This record gives sequence, C-alpha cells and structure tokens, in this order.
Amino acid sequence: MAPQGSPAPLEFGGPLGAAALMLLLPATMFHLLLAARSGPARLLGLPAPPPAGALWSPAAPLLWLSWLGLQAAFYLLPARKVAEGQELKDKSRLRYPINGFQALVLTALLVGLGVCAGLPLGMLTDMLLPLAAVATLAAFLFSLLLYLKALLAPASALAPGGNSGNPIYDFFLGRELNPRIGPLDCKYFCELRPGLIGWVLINLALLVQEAELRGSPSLAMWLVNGFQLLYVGDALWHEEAILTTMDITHDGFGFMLAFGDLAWVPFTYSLQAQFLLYHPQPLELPMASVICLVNAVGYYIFRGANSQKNTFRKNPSDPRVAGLETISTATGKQLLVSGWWGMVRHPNYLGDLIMALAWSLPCGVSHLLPYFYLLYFTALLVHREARDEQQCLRKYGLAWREYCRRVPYRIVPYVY
Ligand SMILES: NC(=O)C1=CN([C@@H]2O[C@H](COP(=O)(O)OP(=O)(O)OC[C@H]3O[C@@H](n4cnc5c(N)ncnc54)[C@H](OP(=O)(O)O)[C@@H]3O)[C@@H](O)[C@H]2O)C=CC1
Ligand SMILES: CC(C)CCC[C@@H](C)[C@H]1CC=C2C3=C(CC[C@@]21C)[C@@]1(C)CC[C@H](O)C[C@@H]1CC3
Repeated sequence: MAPQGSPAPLEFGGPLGAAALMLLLPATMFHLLLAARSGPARLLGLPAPPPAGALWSPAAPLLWLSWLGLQAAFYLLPARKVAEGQELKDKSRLRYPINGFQALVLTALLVGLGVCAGLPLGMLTDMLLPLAAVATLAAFLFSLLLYLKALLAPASALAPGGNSGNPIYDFFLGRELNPRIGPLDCKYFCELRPGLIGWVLINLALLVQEAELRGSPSLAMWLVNGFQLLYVGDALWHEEAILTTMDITHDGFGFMLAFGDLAWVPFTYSLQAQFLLYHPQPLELPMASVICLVNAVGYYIFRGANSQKNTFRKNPSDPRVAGLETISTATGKQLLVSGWWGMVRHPNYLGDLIMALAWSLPCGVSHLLPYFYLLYFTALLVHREARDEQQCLRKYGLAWREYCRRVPYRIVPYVY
C-alpha cells in the first residue's frame, strides 16, 4: 500500500508507455478502419494504403464540430434530475445534469426528421476516415488545452494520478480531475455523449448504406445495431452510475480519455458494423436466436451486477439488497460478499465480455477482425480490474484482503 501523501505510482508503463500508447492507439484505429474495408479484412497484416486524399475532406471538421456543438446544446438543456458527484478533496461536490438519455432521444428524432427530409445518412460511411482524422486531431488539441488549463487550477482540483511532473505522462493521463468550461463538465460530457451516441449513429449509417447497396439490411447488421443500441441506451439510462467510476472519481482528463471518448469509441466500437458492410455474412434464424440468447445472458449479468452495487451504494437497507451478506470496512462503507458480487469480484465485467462475444458472432468465424473488440476489451478489463484492485486495497486495506479471500476469482468463476 502506498503511504499517505506519497506520489501515486506510475501506471501504463510510465512516460515511455504513455508515449507509445499515444502513437499506437491512433495507428491501431486507422489500421482497423482500413482493414474493415479491404478485401482480405485481415486484423494482422497491412491493409492497402488509403487512396490519396481519403483521410481528408473539408466537410469533416465542419460536420464533427456541428456534432459536438449539437451534443453540447443537448447537455445544457434542462435535465430531469441534477445529481451530486462524489465528495472532492476540498469536501465540495459537483453537480451533473442527468439528461443523457434525453440527448439520445432528441438525436434520434432529429436524425429521423433529417432522413425523412432526404438527408443521405448512408453517405456518412464514406466520411469515416476523414472524421476519424478530425476526431484524433481534436483529441490532441483538446488534451493540450486541458494540460495548459490545469496549470491555472488549484492543487485541490488535480487528479491523484496525472501529476507526476513528467509532461508526456501527465498529458496522457490528464492533470485536472474535473475540468469544466462554464456549466459543461468536459470529462462527464465526453464520456457519454459525442462518442457513445456517435457510435450508434455510425452503426445506423452503416445499416442504411447496406440497405441502399443490397436492398435491405442483413440480419447480422440488425443484430449488431440492436445489441449496441441496447448497450448505449442502457449506459445513458443509468447515466448517474458513471459518477462513481474510476474515470470520473480518480483519473484526470487527458489524452487517454479524450481520444478514447471522442475517437476510439465511435470509430473502433463500430468495427463489426463496418466489417459487415464490406463483407456481408449469411446468418440463419436459429443461429441468430442463439446469439440473441448469448447477448441476453451477458446483459442480464451486466445489468444485474451493476444495479445491485448501485442500489447497495445508494441505500444498503433497500429491500432488494438488505438480505445480502456484507463485510464492514474501516471507512464505514461495506462490501457485498453474496449475490452477484459474491460470485466473482467483477461480475459486471463478465457480463460485458459475454455481450462483446455476442456482438462479434453475427460476423461469422471466417475473420478475426470483428473479434478485435473482444480481444481489446478483455485486455482493457483485466488491466482495469488490476487498477481497481489497487485502489480498493488502498481504500479498504484488510477488509479488501478478506473480500479477496472469500471471493477468490476476479472475473470468470473458477478460471480467472
Ligand atoms: N465498454 C467499455 O469500453 C467499458 C465498459 N465498462 C463497464 O462499465 C461498468 C463500470 O465499470 P468500472 O467503473 O470499471 O467498475 P465497477 O462498476 O466494477 O466499480 C468498481 C468499484 O465498485 C466498488 N466495489 C467493488 N467491489 C464491491 C463489492 N463487493 N461491494 C460493493 N462495492 C464494491 C468499489 O468502489 P466503492 O467501494 O468506492 O464503491 C470499486 O472501486 C462495468 O459494467 C464495466 O464493464 C468499463 C470500462 C470500459
Ligand atoms: C483508448 C484507450 C485504450 C482507453 C480508452 C478507454 C475508454 C474508451 C473507456 C474508459 C471507460 C469507459 C467507459 C465506457 C465507455 C468506454 C470508456 C470511455 C462506458 C460509458 C460504456 C458503457 C458502460 O455502461 C459504462 C462505461 C463506463 C466506462
């Protein structure tokens, strides 16, 4: 355990790891975008280079900025609820509008109206490369502004991790915990709105384009769109739960999250739908039903586990969780040791991974490319679980050790 007041240990391989990731992540994203549209669609191996000018369109910055502006305008609309975040170092709590689902519905209405008025939504698929380039550039510029803004922030506003003194590492991890521009909380806004809603919009554009090319969308395309819309809708419906994640409470807002939210999520999480547009896959109803069942099982575990913890954290005497077994900790908080959280230490990750499998299966088994998300997500969650473990050990000490003794598996029962 790190002693109180000592500098936070360096993560992600320190400055060298951070520098490598800042090059590798955008390179991987462009590789995936190009591979999805290439004939062999190989995950490993170089795709054909893009034709000259394919990465740039004068319309892309305009389109991307309009999208960001639209989502910011929806964020600023009156919300059904305003939630308070976790207590900060200076004992204050920030307030956050809970209107993400409203933003999704308003976006759907606007896009629906646009399509009825003749908006060529399918053409968005031709803009993916230039849009990804703009989003990447914007993430770099935005992170630079955030880095500079943090120079003026009081010490109490800085994140525990991203203030090592090494500019590359701090630029990557993010210095300020909750940077705000007026009423807009940059990290909270970016984590849920432009990228997540952008992801389902790109999926929809791919579905429309497939219908234009082949007469109707394929069953596989419907499944991928449906599953991922459910996932995004669920995240926005349960928006308040984001306020207790390590991204909001612990990590600063730097390149990792800015690029992750604005570029990585919309352009790589839509990879299965991109693959299906260029490589149609036959899918029969019986197989589709099995895949739906896999997604339903994953969602049941994911939602059950997340809701159980959120209900317990809000009110441990809630009848839905009051009967569960707990361990007391020195902080006054308790840890669940039965129910979903008694099965493994991260049941929500298990459900999420099962869903990730269901999103790839409609793409068949002839290519590895659509399974990229499952592979990346496994690595992300294993790493995230280890980071959370360290933070919980710091917070709960012996009580956490006791929890680990009672619930020995991390994500997959009897395996890991
Ligand atoms: N699609 C994507 O790219 C990503 C999806 N996700 C998903 O987002 C969701 C949130 O994930 P994440 O923020 O990583 O982590 P969790 O929701 O799993 O939260 C971890 C926290 O839960 C609390 N906790 C842990 N064990 C217990 C217990 N036994 N009893 C009560 N509280 C406990 C601790 O916080 P405390 O005690 O302080 O409350 C711990 O720090 C997950 O479903 C995950 O799968 C996450 C990352 C990326
Ligand atoms: C680019 C890097 C490899 C890492 C970037 C990480 C980000 C993409 C993710 C960090 C935590 C996230 C969460 C979600 C989306 C991905 C990012 C931003 C959710 C909003 C997805 C929906 C879930 O219901 C909640 C998740 C919270 C964390």
